Amino acid sequence: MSKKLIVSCQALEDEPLHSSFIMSKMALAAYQGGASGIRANTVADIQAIKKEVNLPIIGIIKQDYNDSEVRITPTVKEVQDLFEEGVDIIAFDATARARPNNVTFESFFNEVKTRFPEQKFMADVSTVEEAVHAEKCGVDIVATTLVGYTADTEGEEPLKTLQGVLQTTNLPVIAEGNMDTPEKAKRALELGATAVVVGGAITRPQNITKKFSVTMSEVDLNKEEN
Ligand SMILES: CC(=O)N[C@H](C=O)[C@@H](O)[C@H](O)[C@H](O)COP(=O)(O)O
Repeated sequence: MSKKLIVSCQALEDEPLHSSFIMSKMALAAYQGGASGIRANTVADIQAIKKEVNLPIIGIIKQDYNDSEVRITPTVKEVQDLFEEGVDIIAFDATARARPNNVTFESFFNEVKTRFPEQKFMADVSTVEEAVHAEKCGVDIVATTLVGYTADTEGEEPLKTLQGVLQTTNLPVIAEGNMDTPEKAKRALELGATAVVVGGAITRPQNITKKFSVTMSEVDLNKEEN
């Protein structure tokens, strides 16, 4: 079993599995399958997961604000809530995008670090430059979580960015975001990632089903063409 597999157990309000109970069972299934850490969203899900498994937790709170595209732990308020609940690592968006109230990542993180000096923090980035900046600001871990998930990085290859991040920072680097096959996860470790976070490919059955249905529909299309 790999000690480096972390499974992200998340289902937002508009997803079929939205439920803290279901996420706790997802975490249990991940544990039984060999995961050694869980990434989870919201205090309610984290509390339910803690009752089910005894694994380190990377906690986030996804919160939408009208004036910003940043939604993974965007403000000090969400950090405070996660800190009070208690998680091993708090992760947040560390992209160059402006946070709510036009706050920069740097000023957000300065406040966070001052208020919670003992807490470990993980920066979810979308580019090599953002990883370098996050390291300078003093985060503990960087992760490629947002590669391909921002307007500026759409279609970009996560393993390529991972390589760039590994070459330019001295921090532990977690490969996260579209690590959707065991082979990609293995490759990430071979390149030097400290751990790999897998989300939708394990815990979003609607995405898994779609992969089958899209690939299988190619047979129908081929028949129509012949
Ligand atoms: C972009 C964003 O909101 N990412 C979220 C971050 O917590 C989760 O929805 C992802 O599932 C997680 O990062 C794992 O990534 P993937 O599901 O691609 O394996």
